[in-house]
Amino acid sequence: MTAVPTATPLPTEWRDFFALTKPRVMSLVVFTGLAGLLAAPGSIHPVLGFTAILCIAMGAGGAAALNQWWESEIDGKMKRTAKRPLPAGRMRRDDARDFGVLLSATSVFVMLVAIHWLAAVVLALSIFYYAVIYTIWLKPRTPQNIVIGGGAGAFPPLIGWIAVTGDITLMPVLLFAIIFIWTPPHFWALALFVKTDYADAGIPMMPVVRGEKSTRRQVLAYSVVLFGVSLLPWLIEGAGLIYGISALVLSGLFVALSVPVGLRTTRPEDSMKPEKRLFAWSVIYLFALFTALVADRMVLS
Ligand code: HEM
Ligand SMILES: CC(C)=CCC/C(C)=C/CC/C(C)=C/COP(=O)(O)OP(=O)(O)O
Repeated sequence: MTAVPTATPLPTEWRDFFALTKPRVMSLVVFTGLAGLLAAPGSIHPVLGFTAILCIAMGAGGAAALNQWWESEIDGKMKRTAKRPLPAGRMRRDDARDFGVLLSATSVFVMLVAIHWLAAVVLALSIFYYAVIYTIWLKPRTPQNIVIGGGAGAFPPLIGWIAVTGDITLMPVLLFAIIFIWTPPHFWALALFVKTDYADAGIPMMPVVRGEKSTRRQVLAYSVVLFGVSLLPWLIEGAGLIYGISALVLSGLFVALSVPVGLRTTRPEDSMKPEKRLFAWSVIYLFALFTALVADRMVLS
C-alpha cells in the first residue's frame, strides 16, 4: 500500500519569518485594502490589482517585522508576545531588521513602477507611520499612542482606492476615517484584559495611565462616533442601501456591545467577558462592513 503523502510543514526559519509579518492581524489590513480597490469607481487589470494588494501585504508585513525588531525587548516582557521569534531567541535581530527593510522597500518600489506614484507615496507613508511614528515615537510615550497611531492601519483602503483611480476623493477619506475611529475601541477592549502585560512592560497604554473607568468611557464614546462615521458613505451617496443597512446593523451591534464595557464599574472579582466579546466583534465588524461595501458596489455596477 502506498503511503499518502502528508503536507510537510514549513521549515522553522520560514515559519518565523512569516510570523514576523503578523499574518492574522495583517489579513484584515490586506482585506480592507482589497475592499478599497474593489469599491473604487473604475477598474484595474486583475494582474495589476493583484500586484497592488501584494504590495500592501508586503508593506504591512515589512512594517510589522520592523515593529518587532524594535520591540524585541518589550515583547519579551509580555506573556502575549514573549513567544515571538525574536524574544524567544529563534531569530537574530539583524535578520528581522533586514527582512523588514527588504519587504518594505520592495513593496513601495513595485507599487511605484507597476501601479501609481500616489499609491506608492501613501504606502511608504503608512509603513513609516507604523514602524517609526507609532512604534518608536508614540507607543512608549503617550496613552494617546493608539488614537494618533491608529492612522497607520487606516491607510490600506485608501491605497487600494488610489491604485484604481489615481486620486483621493471624499469616499476613500471616509473609509480611512472609519478605521481610524474603529482602532481605539478595537485595541482598548483588548488592553483592558491584558492591562497587566502592558504595565509590566512599562508601556503607557490608556488603562495603565488613565485607569479602567476612563478607558471604558472612551471605548463607548468612540463606538458612538463610529456609528455616525460608518453611515457617512451612505449619507453622501458614495454607497447604497446594502452598505447603509449593513452599517446600521453592524455599528448598532458595536455600540450595543460597547455599552456593558463602558458602563461597567471595576470590581476585582469581575470576569472580563464584555471587553473580550467587544474585541472579537471589532474584528468581525470590520470584515463585515468592508464586505458590505464591496457587495454594494458589485450590485450597483
Ligand atoms: C494602532 C493600531 C492597532 C493596535 C495597537 C492593534 C493591536 C492589536 C493587538 C495587540 C492584537 C492582539 C493580537 C496579537 O497579539 O497579534 C490585535 C488583534 C487584531 N487586530 Fe489589531 N491593532 C491595531 C489596528 C488594527 C488594524 C488597523 C487592523 C486591521 C484593519 C487590525 C486587525 C486585527 C486583527 C484581525 C486582530 C486579530 C488577530 C488574531 O485573530 O489573532 N488591528 N490588534
Ligand atoms: C500598509 C501598512 C504599513 C499597514 C500598517 C497596518 C497597521 C499599522 C496595522 C496596525 C496593526 C497592529 C499589528 C497593531 C499592533 O500594535 P502593536 O505593534 O503595538 O502590537 P503588539 O503589542 O502586538 O506588538
